[in-house]
Amino acid sequence: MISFPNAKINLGLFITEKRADGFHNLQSCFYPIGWSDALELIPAEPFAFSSSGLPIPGETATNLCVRAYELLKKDFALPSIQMHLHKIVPIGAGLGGGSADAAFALKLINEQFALGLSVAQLQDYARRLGSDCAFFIQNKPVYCVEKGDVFEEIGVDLSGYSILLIYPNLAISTAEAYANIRPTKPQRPLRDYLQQPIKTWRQTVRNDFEDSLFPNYPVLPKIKQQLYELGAVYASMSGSGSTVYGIFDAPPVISNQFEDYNVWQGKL
Ligand SMILES: C[C@@](CO)(OP(=O)(O)O)[C@H](O)COP(=O)(O)OP(=O)(O)OC[C@H]1O[C@@H](n2ccc(N)nc2=O)[C@H](O)[C@@H]1O
Ligand SMILES: Nc1ncnc2c1ncn2[C@@H]1O[C@H](COP(=O)(O)OP(=O)(O)O)[C@@H](O)[C@H]1O
Repeated sequence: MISFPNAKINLGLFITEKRADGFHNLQSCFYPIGWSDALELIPAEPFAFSSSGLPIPGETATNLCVRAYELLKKDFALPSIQMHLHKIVPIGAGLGGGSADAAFALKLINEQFALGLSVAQLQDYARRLGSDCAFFIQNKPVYCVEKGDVFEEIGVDLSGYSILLIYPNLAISTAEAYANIRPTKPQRPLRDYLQQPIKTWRQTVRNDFEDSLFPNYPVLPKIKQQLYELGAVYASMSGSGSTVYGIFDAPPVISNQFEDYNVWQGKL
């Protein structure tokens, strides 16, 4: 059985307060995009996990696909499996690629072995693997609050727009990004701004990680400016970085300005 774990972008990201458990409360909108890995699972012995494509840091046992299998194995008598991940989505990029792999592994195992887990149950398992992991169970645009793992409906529909993502080959760890943040209560909830036309977002829909990361990584504001120069209706860093994306009315024509970077272009 094969599936294609896709990345997400954050439309806005307000970090509103530090919680008693050390994590942060946030407001954001997660939006799925087409940049994807490929994950294959077959029932086979002995257990094995392999990967190709982009190198993934860490031991096999720490890979989120393996952790997803181990998590379900605690509760179900699962047969042995072999998994292969072809990694395409950049790592430490603010695109949730690792979380997507974990969520899709949970869904594949649920299907392959007919475990009968509901969406809510799969989301509960996913939350234990990462704050943004539960989003990828349903994989549709949502407004998220608290640790980024509590979802509300939001009628944001960007279908028809084009997107250009630039990953400047710079991995920023999520923990590093949060360590430098000063949480602020917004004047109005992010939801209010996202419900206005996209052309207003440039003034209102901010990613709070930009303030803390842009001064240390000048390549990031430079790319954002280049995206606006190319005609983006809205441009932003995604999540805790370092990918910067632009949303366009029509696919932009790019020459060689991003040739040193990992670039993905597609439809929303
Ligand atoms: C910033 C966001 C926003 O979309 O996405 P990414 O940039 O990773 O895609 C998420 O909050 C990332 O979620 P995720 O990548 O799952 O983070 P986790 O593995 O749960 O946590 C990594 C570390 O980030 C910090 N952390 C994470 C989430 C949160 N709400 N508050 C935090 O302070 C904690 O220090 C934690 O130890
Ligand atoms: N299957 C996987 N793909 C990517 N990263 C993984 C995976 N499994 C574990 N990781 C770990 O997760 C971290 C990056 O997570 P990722 O979701 O790519 O970044 P981000 O949270 O910035 O979107 C890295 O520390 C990496 O070692």
